Amino acid sequence: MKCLSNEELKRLVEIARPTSKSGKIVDYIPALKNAEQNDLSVSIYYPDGPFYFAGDYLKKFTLQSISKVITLALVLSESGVEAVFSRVGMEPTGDPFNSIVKLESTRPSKPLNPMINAGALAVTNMIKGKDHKERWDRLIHFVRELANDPYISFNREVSDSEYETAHLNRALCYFMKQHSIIEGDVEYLLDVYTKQCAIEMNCSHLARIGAVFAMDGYDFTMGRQIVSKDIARMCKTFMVTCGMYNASGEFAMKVGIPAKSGVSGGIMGAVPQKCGIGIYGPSLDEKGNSVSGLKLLEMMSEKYDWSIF
Ligand SMILES: NC(=O)CC[C@H](N)C(=O)O
Repeated sequence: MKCLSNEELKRLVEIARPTSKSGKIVDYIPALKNAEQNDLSVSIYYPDGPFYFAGDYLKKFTLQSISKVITLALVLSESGVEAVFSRVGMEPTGDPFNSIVKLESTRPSKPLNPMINAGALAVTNMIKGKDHKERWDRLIHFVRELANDPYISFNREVSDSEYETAHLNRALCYFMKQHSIIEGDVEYLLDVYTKQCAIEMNCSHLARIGAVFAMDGYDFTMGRQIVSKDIARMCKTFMVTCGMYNASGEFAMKVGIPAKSGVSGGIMGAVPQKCGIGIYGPSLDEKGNSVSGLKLLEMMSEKYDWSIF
């Protein structure tokens, strides 16, 4: 925990904040367009210590792709490793997160990994439940457990906005349905997926969830194992190899921690056996990662010696 204090964190946030000028707010999901370009907040949670925070750390944002790690943990717990990896691969990709190209060229046809949209849609399709409502209930219940907050919910405006415009995700789904990677009604799947992406929380919630993964699935606050050690390990591995999309290699070099980003500008970090990190900075680089969030993580990782490599 060396040198870590709220004052220090605040200083790092103010150094990183100006970098947000070089990025762009996501606009393909209309409801996300109005985010504040210069927002930057962070929360760090050490299970055996206090929360550290800087910036407007209680401001809520939607998880977007960060939710993919959570759904993966749930589905691995419910259905087991074999069932999941018979439909989704384990390899990183150099293509953008919403790319369709590898779906056709990979043989047998299956999404490369669960952190790209195709893979995440296939994983969401595997959540257990008699219908899409029950699947959603299971997922949000699991998120509430991880965040230790029974009031976590989703932002209806954001989920509706994505649902109405998710033509590319629809195309991915129909392609996968043709190839028997997914089953059932595509519209119901998109209903659950867009709600999952619109789950709303603040940096401290996200830091808490990151800490559960960092501590091998164990929730220190409540004294219980939420995710098995093995599943927490698999999730962290995907976060390292695919968590920052096709910038995961550079991120491993510069920061070196398991992390997952989303196009809302959120980043969840899990520093093994140390802490969980939640960041929000909505200005994105061309690969869809928070510009100022990346800068902040780079500085923190160096200062606090977080790289796992
Ligand atoms: N990279 C992301 O955060 C993408 C999530 C977004 N909801 C989508 O499916 O396009």
